[in-house]
Amino acid sequence: MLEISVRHAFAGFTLDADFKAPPGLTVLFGRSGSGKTTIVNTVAGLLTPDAGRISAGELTLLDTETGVRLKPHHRRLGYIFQEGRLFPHLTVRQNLAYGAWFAPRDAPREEMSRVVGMLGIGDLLDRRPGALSGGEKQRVAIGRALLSAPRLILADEPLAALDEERKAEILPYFERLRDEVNVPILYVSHSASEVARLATTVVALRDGRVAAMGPPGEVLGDVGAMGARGAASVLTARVTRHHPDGLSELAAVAGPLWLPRVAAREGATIRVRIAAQDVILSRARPEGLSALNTLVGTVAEIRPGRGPGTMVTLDLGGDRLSARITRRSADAMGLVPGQTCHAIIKTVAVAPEDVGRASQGTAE
Ligand SMILES: Nc1ncnc2c1ncn2[C@@H]1O[C@H](COP(=O)(O)OP(=O)(O)OP(=O)(O)O)[C@@H](O)[C@H]1O
Repeated sequence: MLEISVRHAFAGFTLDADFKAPPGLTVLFGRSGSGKTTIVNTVAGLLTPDAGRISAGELTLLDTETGVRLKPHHRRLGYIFQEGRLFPHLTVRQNLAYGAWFAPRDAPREEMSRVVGMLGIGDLLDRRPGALSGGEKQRVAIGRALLSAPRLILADEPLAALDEERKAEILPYFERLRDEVNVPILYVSHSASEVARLATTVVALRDGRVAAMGPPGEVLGDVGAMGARGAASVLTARVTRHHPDGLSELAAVAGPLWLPRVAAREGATIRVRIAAQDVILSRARPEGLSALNTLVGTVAEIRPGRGPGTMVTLDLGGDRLSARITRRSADAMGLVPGQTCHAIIKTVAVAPEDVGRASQGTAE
């Protein structure tokens, strides 16, 4: 468990954040200037906050009250930055070995061959970074961080410099890191899709404070933390079949779900992020619609916004799905909690980056 409690004032900005990150991948999520990097810098030991305490498991990294302030290189952290920051004059193999070189002898170590296999970089070992794509560089950077036997991995916007295609290439490796390696990860991002796909826990920051914290399904659905436009739901579903017309059929708790072909094998459990503004509601079972997905549930909550919109959350047999509709529609439909209601989701509204593998423990 990573426990962070820090207070720090810059001219015009105050950070005042407390949170506990359970094992897995914790995303620090927020707009530019919300304080994400400042928190990461305090964990890394690059910034000593005015006051605070940071501990990773049994070890106290910082405690301003008792004067504990572990030096950055004694913290045993693995870093993954926006740009890979590999050594250009070393081969991939040497870059990886550099990570392992600094690992303390008595620290639990990952096998080089296992890491190379997990990241699919076996064919790249003799190349230098100049001969790698952006995505390949990032895979090597993940490997180097992992081989340094870190107590904690810090990933600061590791996908921000990549185009959509490269992002899609790297995301599955972070999923594997989350599920197959027993090292907690603190991951900075301002992308809701990355949160939905990767996070075990989300800490949403706003103006230097924790606006919401919890599993991604809860935090992404929190209008206060996300804003009405950004609110979304995360459904868990199993891939039942890939169809020849380019669609994948999934089984969600509430029924079948059709998506553009997802990159997961049949039988795999995945997470799907569905933006609240892509969901339409109907009290009667709709017929003759072009949308393929109609899920039935009961109205759990109706939260009018300050403007013309209302957030309606349905309970779909345990999963929660939010729809952002107008207050006028909600009134015209006579929606009240407990009522049966149908949710319609356009298949093509779900983009590939919104679909990811479910972490172990949330499967089934
Ligand atoms: N050394 C510094 N001196 C003064 N102000 C600073 C310093 N470092 C950061 N700040 C201010 O603190 C606030 C938070 O910055 P921080 O970099 O933590 O945000 P962020 O959420 O990581 O943003 P981004 O996504 O753009 O990296 C900003 O208003 C920034 O200008």
